[in-house]
Amino acid sequence: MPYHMIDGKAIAQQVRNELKEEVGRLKEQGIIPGLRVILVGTHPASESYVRGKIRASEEVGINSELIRLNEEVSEAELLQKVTECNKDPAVHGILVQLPLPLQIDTNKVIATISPEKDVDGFTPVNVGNLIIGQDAFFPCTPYGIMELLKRSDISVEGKHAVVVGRSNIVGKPISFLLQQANATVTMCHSRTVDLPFYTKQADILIAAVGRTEMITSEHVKPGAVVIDVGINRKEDGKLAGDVLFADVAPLTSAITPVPGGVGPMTIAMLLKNTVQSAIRKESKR
Ligand SMILES: Nc1nc2c(c(=O)[nH]1)N[C@@H](CN(C=O)c1ccc(C(=O)N[C@@H](CCC(=O)O)C(=O)O)cc1)CN2
Ligand SMILES: [Mg+2]
Repeated sequence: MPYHMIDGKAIAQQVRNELKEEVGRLKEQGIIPGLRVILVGTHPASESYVRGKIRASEEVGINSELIRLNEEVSEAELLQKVTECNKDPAVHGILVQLPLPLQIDTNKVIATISPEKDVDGFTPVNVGNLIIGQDAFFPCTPYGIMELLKRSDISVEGKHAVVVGRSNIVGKPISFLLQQANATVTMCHSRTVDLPFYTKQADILIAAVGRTEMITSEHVKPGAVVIDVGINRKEDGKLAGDVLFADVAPLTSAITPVPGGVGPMTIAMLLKNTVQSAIRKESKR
């Protein structure tokens, strides 16, 4: 059976096109969604993601601004910046690019972002609301995965989803989103004993461990849907996922590539959250 390659780049473009139209309508009502992206230091990957976020925001008509802080910035200075953005009425979305340097307590910074402007969906309030099924900003990568599945006509209801990886950004939140979509969810991680025993049961396998190409054909049930969240740089400089693509793809019914799968959706859903935040706030005016 030939497999379906899920084209995250194309689907992300679709989402951005829809958002561009929506932002156009908002502008007619005098509403301009505003995003502030805070980058600490000059980590090359973070630089590239942040550039992508600003470029994509501008493409859809969101007013975006990059706030750059020195690698040695103090925690207090960073918290001050976040607080300024919290207070600025032109700002509907705030994100602090991760990872942060060691002198800074990441959890403290995240908790300082106003939940109403937390378009990354990382604050304790949004994480809590996500878990109890209340209105929340969903973290962009898991939200993007759900959107990829939906727009690829892959139903989740009643399926066994196995998530490998328990990070706050991906593993934990995607497990709750899948449960809410009526999947049965199993969580695995780096300490799981006999990983293939679990992953071979997956109708939908989410690989989010951050280990280069560790998911091979021995981990996958024929016909499964495989979503690769890994972004790993190989020694030859090439990008690779957590899934050994050439080995696994022929077994699957559908699979996301790396690059061009989940990654582009992360940015598209950030824009969606920002537009949503503007709509929510301005409808309360
Ligand atoms: N504040 C945040 N920090 C981080 C997040 C996040 O959602 N919020 N996620 C990741 C990084 N990330 C966005 O910030 C991100 C990662 C990857 C991509 C992407 O488009 N990847 C491309 C390949 C890009 C490349 O060539 O390097 C792809 O997979 O096709 C976008 C955003 C950690 N930090
Ligand atoms: Mg992990």
